Amino acid sequence: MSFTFNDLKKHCEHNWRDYLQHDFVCKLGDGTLAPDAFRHYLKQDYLFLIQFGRAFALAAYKSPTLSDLRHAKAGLDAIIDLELGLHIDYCNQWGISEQELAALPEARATLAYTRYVLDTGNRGDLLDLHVALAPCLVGYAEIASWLTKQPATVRGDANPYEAWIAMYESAEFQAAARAEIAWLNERLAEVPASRFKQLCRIFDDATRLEIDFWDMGLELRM
Ligand SMILES: Cc1ncc(CO)c(N)n1
Repeated sequence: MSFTFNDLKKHCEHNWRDYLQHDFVCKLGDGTLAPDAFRHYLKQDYLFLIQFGRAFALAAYKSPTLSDLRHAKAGLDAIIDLELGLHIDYCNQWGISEQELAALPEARATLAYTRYVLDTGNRGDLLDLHVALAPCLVGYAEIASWLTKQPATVRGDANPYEAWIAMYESAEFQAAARAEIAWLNERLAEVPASRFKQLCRIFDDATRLEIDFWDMGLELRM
C-alpha cells in the first residue's frame, strides 16, 4: 500500500471541505464579508504567519539532507518574503499600522493552531511537521482555486477582497503548495499503514484548527 497526499485529504474529507468552503471563504469570494471580521482576521493572521515562519525554521533545523533543507527554506521564504511582506502592505491599506500589529495579543484560535504545529514538529519528525503545515499552504492554494471556479465569486475592483484572492492564486504561492504536495507524496509513498494513521490524525487536527481560525475571524473572537 502506497499513500499519497490525496489519501490524507480523503481521510478527513468532511473537515477538509468545511475548511475550504467555510462561510468566511464564501463571503470573501462574493465580497459580502463584514470589513471588521476581515480586519480581525488580518491582524490575527499576521501573528499566525510569524509563528508559521518559526515552524518552517524548525523544519529547516530538522532537515537531515540538503534537499530537505532547501525545501524548508523555500517554505520559509514563501511565508516571510512573499506572504508577510504583502500582508503588512495589505494591513496598511485596511487601516492597520505596523505598530498596531506589533502590539496585538494573540487570539485563542491563533495560539491553539500555531502552538499545535510547533509542538507536533518538536515531538515528532520532519514528516509529522510537514503534515501539520500542509493544511495551511495547500489549503489556501486550494481555496483560491476553488473560489476562482465559483459562479458567486466576484472578481476585480467590485470585490474589496480581490487582492486576498489574487495573493493565494499567484503563481508563487501555487508553486509553493505544489512543492509541498510533491515533497509529501515522496515520503508518504514509503510509510506503513500504522504510521499513515498517525499522520491522518495530525492532518485532521490541523484542518480543524484552520476551521476555528475562520470562525474566530467571523465572530471577532479573541
Ligand atoms: C490561518 C492561515 N492558514 C494558512 C495560511 C496560508 O499561509 C494563512 N496565511 N493563514
